[in-house]
Order: sequence, then C-alpha cells, then structure tokens
Amino acid sequence: MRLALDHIGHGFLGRPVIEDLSLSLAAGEIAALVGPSGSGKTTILQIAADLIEPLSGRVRRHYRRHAVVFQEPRLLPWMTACDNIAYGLRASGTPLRARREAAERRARDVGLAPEDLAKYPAEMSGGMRQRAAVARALAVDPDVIFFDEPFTAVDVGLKRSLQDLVVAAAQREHFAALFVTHDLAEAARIAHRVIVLSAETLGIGTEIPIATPMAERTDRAVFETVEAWSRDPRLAELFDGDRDGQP
Ligand SMILES: Nc1ncnc2c1ncn2[C@@H]1O[C@H](COP(=O)(O)OP(=O)(O)OP(=O)(O)O)[C@@H](O)[C@H]1O
Repeated sequence: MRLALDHIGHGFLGRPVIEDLSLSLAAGEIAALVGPSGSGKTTILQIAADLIEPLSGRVRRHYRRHAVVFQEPRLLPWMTACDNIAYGLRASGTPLRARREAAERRARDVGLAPEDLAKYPAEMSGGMRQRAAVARALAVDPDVIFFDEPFTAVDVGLKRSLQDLVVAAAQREHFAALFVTHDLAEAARIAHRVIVLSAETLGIGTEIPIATPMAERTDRAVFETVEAWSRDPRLAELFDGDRDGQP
C-alpha cells in the first residue's frame, strides 16, 4: 500500500466538505476519483498530496517521492521546456548533464520532439504544455502521481493520446496514481478502480473495480462501461439533473 487516508474530515469556513473519509492506493494502481461538482475531489487530492492539512484524520504515505499534474500545466514561463521538465531534478541536486538526459528521455516518453525542448511555454501549444507538465512529473521517478483533472482543457484526440501515455507510463514504471476527473469515459479508460464521492454523505458513495485489461479498453468497451454505470443505482448521484459528471 502506497498511500492511505484514514478518517479524513475537512471543510472551509465552517462548512464541512468531507467527513470520515478513508481510502487507500496500492502500488501500481490507478484510482479515478469522481463525484458531483463540489463533492470534494480536489480537496481530497490536495490532502493526499500534502498541499493542505486535513482538519481531522491522518494520511499515511509509504513512498519516497510524488508528483502532481494540475489542470493547467503550471510551467515556469521564463524556462525552456527542457528546464521545466528537469525542474524537480534541479531541486534534488541532480547534475546538469543527468538533468538534460532525463528531460530528453521524458520528452520522448510524452511525444515531444527534440526541437520542442528549446521552446518556451509561450511558444508551445496547449497540448505541448500539458505533455511537458506530465514529463516534468515523470522526470522525478515518482512512486505516486496525483492528477487533478489534467486533460479537461484539451481536445478529444489529444486527450486520448495523453490518457494512453499515462496508462503506458504507469504500466512501465509502476507508479500509483490518484486521478481526479469529471469525465466518466476517462475513468473507464484509465483506472483500475473508480472511487465515487457522494455530495450527500460527504464521503465515498461507492467504489467500482474495473477488471477489463487496459489493452482491451477500446472505444466500444469504454462506452459500454459508462452506459452500464448510467443504469447503476450506486452512481445515480453522478447522473442526476444538471450535475457534473453527466456523460
Ligand atoms: N479554499 C477554499 N475556500 C473556501 N471553500 C473552498 C475552498 N476550496 C474548496 N472549497 C469548497 O469546498 C467544496 C469542495 O471543493 P472541491 O474543489 O474539492 O470540489 P470538487 O469536487 O473538486 O469540485 P469540482 O468538480 O467543481 O472541481 C466546494 O463547495 C468548494 O467551493
């Protein structure tokens, strides 16, 4: 087990958002965290990633390093793609040459061309910037990656290629991932398990394992999974009215 949240409670301005929530993440596991808008997905991810302290409960981390990929790439505008990708390695004292090599390798992993490494964020497309953000996360060889709706703002074709890239990297490198998403098709495509939050109970409504091997998650299989979920009463909150998460 890489990560465990035990009996977490949190809220803002006196208003509770999460109550007595427990979840764990196994080594190599990709867990998608879905739920209605405002149910606390980002709050849980931030608690898990040590970006905010929960008001109650505790977090157990059994790993050396983690990385976070946000919805916006958050690249430093005054650095080239190469330096952005290698940023975490500089902080850990890796020598220049090794940083360059790691950045080049990670750029290849995410489908950036060698000439892209010299570009500044302003010279890159949105998709290239998000690829660089994923490469920056991979560059530190993390045991766990926290993804907070990383592909929401990219177009459909690119989204597929970024999802495939995350699945391939996780299979190759065995990092665990907690992946917040609004998109149930995304969860059905990339996750071993879907954790569904409930805005009504302020906790986990249900957890759904997905046994289908990643290689068999064709468009049709993903569509059928989401279609089955739409008829599953445990997921009714996600498909209610005009809440987020509607397919
Ligand atoms: N810094 C903050 N100050 C005050 N309220 C906050 C803060 N951060 C989050 N909230 C509130 O906490 C609740 C949960 O927010 P959170 O962003 O975790 O939900 P979410 O499920 O990720 O939502 P969405 O799907 O819309 O991104 C929301 O009602 C939000 O307005």
